[in-house]
Amino acid sequence: MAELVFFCGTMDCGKSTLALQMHHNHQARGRGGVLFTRNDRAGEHRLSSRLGLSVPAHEVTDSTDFWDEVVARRTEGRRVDFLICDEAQFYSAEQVDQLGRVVDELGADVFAFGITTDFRTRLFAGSARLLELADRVETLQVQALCWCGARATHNARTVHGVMVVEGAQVVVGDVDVPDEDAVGYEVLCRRHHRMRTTARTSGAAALSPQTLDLAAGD
Ligand SMILES: Nc1ncnc2c1ncn2[C@@H]1O[C@H](COP(=O)(O)OP(=O)(O)O)[C@@H](O)[C@H]1O
Ligand SMILES: Cc1cn([C@H]2C[C@H](O)[C@@H](COP(=O)(O)O)O2)c(=O)[nH]c1=O
Repeated sequence: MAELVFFCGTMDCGKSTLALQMHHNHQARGRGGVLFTRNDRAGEHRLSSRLGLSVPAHEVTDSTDFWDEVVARRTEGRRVDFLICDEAQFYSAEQVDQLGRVVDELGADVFAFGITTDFRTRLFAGSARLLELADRVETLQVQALCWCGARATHNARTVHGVMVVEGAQVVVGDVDVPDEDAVGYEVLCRRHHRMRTTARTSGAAALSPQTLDLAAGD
């Protein structure tokens, strides 16, 4: 039975690596797959992993219709047994509905990969719909870590290492950016996301708010 599976986690936890591995493993067993992504850091029509692999992929745009994509290929006699859908947080809710229909009515597996929440801890539209519709939601096992060593659960946007909470929801970017690159991202545990404490600002904050919290009995 075909499945819609959503593999999720913070930025930098290995989602694109897993997407490429799954594509490789299924293709190696003779299954036909199609790679889709949207706004990959490596540029349009690429699906890239920080482990170094970058492959051609179909770029999802506002006008992409996944039902039409699969039907068109099958009409030409090409196998479509599964879809790999990276950066799925950027897909529209309607496109995720199409993915569900591809699974149910065309019998193709859909393996979607993405972050659930943005830099303000709000769900992306594509991720929200995937959480609502997926047969399975898998949280990646390789844990990204906050600077404090705790499991990172949230994505922070930074400007010169300082967390910001205003701005457009979509700004393509990376973690561990050099300081001269103003906008970057950092994964944090919830506590440090709430306190807006990044690696850069942690030294300054360590002595004051936490000490005050304890004294207040919070
Ligand atoms: N130099 C490296 N050596 C080993 N592993 C690395 C290295 N650089 C990145 N990684 C691994 O790659 C992961 C990021 O993979 P990637 O697929 O790009 O993440 P995502 O798609 O979730 O943002 C990191 O969590 C880390 O485990
Ligand atoms: C938190 C957050 C992230 N983004 C962007 C930044 C990256 O280009 C991607 C995530 O890619 P990854 O492979 O999971 O590292 O999403 C964004 O546009 N808005 C945000 O709030």
